[in-house]
Amino acid sequence: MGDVDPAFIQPPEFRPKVQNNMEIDDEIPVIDLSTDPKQLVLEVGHACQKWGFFQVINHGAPSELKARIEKAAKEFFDQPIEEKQKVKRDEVHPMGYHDQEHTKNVRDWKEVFDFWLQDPTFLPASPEPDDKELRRLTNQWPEYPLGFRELCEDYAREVEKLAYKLLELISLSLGLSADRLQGYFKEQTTFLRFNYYPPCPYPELALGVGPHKDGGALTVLAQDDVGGLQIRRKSDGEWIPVKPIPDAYIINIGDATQVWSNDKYESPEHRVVVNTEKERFSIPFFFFPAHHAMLKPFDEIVNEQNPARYREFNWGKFVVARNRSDYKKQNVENIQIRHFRVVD
Ligand SMILES: O=C(O)CCC(=O)C(=O)O
Ligand SMILES: [Fe+2]
Repeated sequence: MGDVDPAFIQPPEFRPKVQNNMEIDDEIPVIDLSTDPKQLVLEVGHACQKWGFFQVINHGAPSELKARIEKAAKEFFDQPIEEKQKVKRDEVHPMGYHDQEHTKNVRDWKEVFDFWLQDPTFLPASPEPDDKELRRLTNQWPEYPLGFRELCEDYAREVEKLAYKLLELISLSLGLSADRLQGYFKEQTTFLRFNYYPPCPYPELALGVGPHKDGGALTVLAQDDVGGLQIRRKSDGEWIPVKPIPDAYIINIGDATQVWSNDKYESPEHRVVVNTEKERFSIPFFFFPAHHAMLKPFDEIVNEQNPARYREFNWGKFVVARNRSDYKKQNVENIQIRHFRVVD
C-alpha cells in the first residue's frame, strides 16, 4: 500500500484535518460497570442519548484474553499476503480475510479478518422479499497462528456475555424489562472483525474506515493504544477522538437500537483516521439479531404523541441487501434504516 492509489482518496468533504487527529477529548462517557445498578442504567441511558457512544471499565471480560487475541491478530496480519489469501472472503464465504473493503465507494486503508459468532450462521439467500431460501454460512480459519480458532472462539464468548449485559442495561434505560431484547438474538447473525490499519503515507487523503453507522443492536469494540477512532458530535458535527483506555471496551449503539427506541437513541456516525507512523488494530463485535427478527419501534415506546417512525422490516433481508454492495460496487446508495422511515 505504498503509492497514492486513487481508490483510497476521500472526496474533499470527507478528508480529515490531520493536525487535530490525536487531540484527546474526555467528553465521551466512561462508565464503570461495577457501579450501583440503578445509577448504571441512568448513566447508560444518558450516554446513549447524548453520544450513542461510551466506554466501559470493570466489565468482567478477562484482560488476559484481550492481550492474547491482539498478539494473535498481529501474527495473522504479519504473514505474507499469499498466506492470508488462503482464507479470503468470497461469495460463498462472506467471512475471512479481505483487503478491499469500501465505505461509500471509497477504499478503506485497512485489512480485515471476519468470523461469525455462531458457526453455522443462517441468512436469507437473497434480499428479495418472497425468496424464503436460507444460506448456511460457516467460518474459514487460517492454519497460522496456531490455536487461532480456539482463541477467537473463547474471546467471542466472553465479549458476548458483555454484549448481553449491555443489552439489558439499554433495555432498562428505555423503560423496558431487562430481558425484552434477548429473544431477538437466539439465532443471532453476530460477527467479529479484526481491523488492521497499516501506517499510511497520506493520512490527509485516506481514511481507515470512512464515515458510517453500525447496523446492529450495539457494537463492543476493543482498540489498542494508538487511537484513530472518531465520532461525529451531534451538536456541531465536529469529529471527536475516542481516547484509548487500557482494558476498556468502546460501546456504540447501532441502527437496530435506533429503530427499537424510535430514534430516542441514534446510531452515531463514526470513522477511523490513520497515521504515517504506527499500525493500529481494533476488534469490533457486531451484535446482530437473528435473520428472522422483525424490527420496529417497541409498542411500549410509541404512543399518540410519539408515533412509530419506522415501519416493520426483516433484519435478515436488510443485512443481505446491505452486504450485496460488498461484491458488486453499486452506484445506488446502500439500503439504510431511513428507507423504512414513515414519512410524517
Ligand atoms: O477501528 C475502529 O476503531 C472502529 C472500526 C469500525 O468502526 C468498524 O469496523 O465498523
Ligand atoms: Fe463502525
